[in-house]
Amino acid sequence: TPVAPVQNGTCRTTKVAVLGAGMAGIAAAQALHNASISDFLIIDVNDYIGGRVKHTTFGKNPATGEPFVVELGANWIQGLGSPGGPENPIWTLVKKWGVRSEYSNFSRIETFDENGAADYMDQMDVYDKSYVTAEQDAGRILIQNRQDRTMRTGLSIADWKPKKDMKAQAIEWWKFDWEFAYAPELSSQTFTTVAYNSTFYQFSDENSFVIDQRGYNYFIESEAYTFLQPNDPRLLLSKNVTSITYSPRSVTVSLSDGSCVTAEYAICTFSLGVLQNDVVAFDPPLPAWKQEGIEGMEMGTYTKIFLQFPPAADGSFFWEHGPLAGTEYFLYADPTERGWYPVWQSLTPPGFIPGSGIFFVTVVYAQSYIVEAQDDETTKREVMDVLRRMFGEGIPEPLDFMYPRWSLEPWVYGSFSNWPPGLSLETHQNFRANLGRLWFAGEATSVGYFGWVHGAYTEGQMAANTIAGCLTGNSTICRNRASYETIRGCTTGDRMMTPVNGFTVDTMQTWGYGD
Ligand SMILES: Cc1cc2nc3c(=O)[nH]c(=O)nc-3n(C[C@H](O)[C@H](O)[C@H](O)COP(=O)(O)OP(=O)(O)OC[C@H]3O[C@@H](n4cnc5c(N)ncnc54)[C@H](O)[C@@H]3O)c2cc1C
Repeated sequence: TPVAPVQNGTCRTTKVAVLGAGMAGIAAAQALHNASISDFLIIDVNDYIGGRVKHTTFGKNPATGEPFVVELGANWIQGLGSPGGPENPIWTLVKKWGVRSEYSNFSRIETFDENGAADYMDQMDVYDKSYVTAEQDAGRILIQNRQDRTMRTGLSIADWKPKKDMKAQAIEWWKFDWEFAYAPELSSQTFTTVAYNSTFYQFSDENSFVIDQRGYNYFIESEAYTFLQPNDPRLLLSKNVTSITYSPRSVTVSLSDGSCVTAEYAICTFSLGVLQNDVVAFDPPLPAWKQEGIEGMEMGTYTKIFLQFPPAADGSFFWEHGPLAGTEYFLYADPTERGWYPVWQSLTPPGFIPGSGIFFVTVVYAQSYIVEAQDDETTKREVMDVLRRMFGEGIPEPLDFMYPRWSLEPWVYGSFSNWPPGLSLETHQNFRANLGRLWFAGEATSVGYFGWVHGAYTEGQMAANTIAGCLTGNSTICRNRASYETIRGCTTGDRMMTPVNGFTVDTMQTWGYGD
């Protein structure tokens, strides 16, 4: 259903405009529906429900001639739940809709270097031991309101010092970068620990990998259609939001097709990448404290590069031979570059998609920016070179090759957020805070679950529940979120910038160069 064009200054009106039909947007709309608010519109530039929970077709099933479905974005349900304990709400929904997934067994891993198989698994235990110390320290830092530091500092203090040992670096990448899409030196010790604990200790340390050929977003779509009708006029797909005008009384959203929507409230679930890249114009311009919040959090990139290989004469694939049979993960330590095509994943073990011949490798951060900027052929040459180092010259050429460009997609500009060192809770709250009737939700606004689908889900729900409280006149629920005009650090001028602390020069002096 087309949105009415702006005529004589009038826009289509609704009570709540839900901006984005990803996990946060659908969870928000459902919460409104559950609060008996049916007057809402969900607007998304893409033509499907699910946002970053996105799949595509790849390769060809030799048995049927049909392509396989692989997940470009979110793939795991992370931290499932334990009997009697809280359950990850995404796990609950995935089970409800029968989305097929398989438990990831991270101990089915083999390690490699540039000369082939190389056992450096002993480093895993060393890392794990130090990580326990670092996470306990993180708790102390948080509780005692001490200064945050990088996870690198935390790990070093806990005696994990991989330095020039590329095998230890590979282990660290597998343990840390692969989860957060950033290296330890670019991550907050306290808040990455908060996220890790909230997910893997609160729910469980298990992860289930979605292989459903209907796609991971099947559960989001199915959940959406429990409160939407087929062809529901409240779902506006393929609609690009270009500007948002907000005030204490209403929010007006302009779309690129010239139409507009005026709402009593709006929930913006656009990714941190979208907000940081000024894809949407805000009127009035965002206040300084809000910008600090948006720019304070980091948007990471995580790129899965898919290959499909032909089987050998006996039907097996080259990564299944001999002792490698049943291996799920293959870790590569490059001799010179940390994070160079490090984690390889097989989709052929029992329970996944046996016979598919699909093997994929993940890169993050700087390597993601490089591969996403370069052409397929260059990347294919590089990954094949690594595979030959790992498995020998005799391996076949892939039948198919494909990867997405998350960092370049204007509807997301990245993959998921990460908490950098030194970002205080207050600065993050500024990102999360509402601006009058305009609210913000999505994975990146979550303190406990940033980066994950369950973070998007809980944030969407929370924002909508508050707005529902406002619309139904519940003053206990209807509360503005906290924001902070001035963010305070730990170093206070009067107390600490003294000669005894090494401040022999007044760094506030301008020596005549300015005010
Ligand atoms: C490669 C990758 C791997 C991941 N792996 C996992 C994983 O294994 N497990 C896990 O839990 N999480 C994972 N995640 C993270 C997870 O996908 C996200 O946390 C979650 O899906 C975010 O949901 P959201 O609703 O906050 O944002 P989105 O899904 O980004 O939803 C926002 C919506 O807003 C729309 N939009 C943006 N700009 C505009 C505009 N101008 N006009 C109109 N619409 C607009 C977008 O199209 C999008 O649909 C992964 C993500 C990626 C990319």
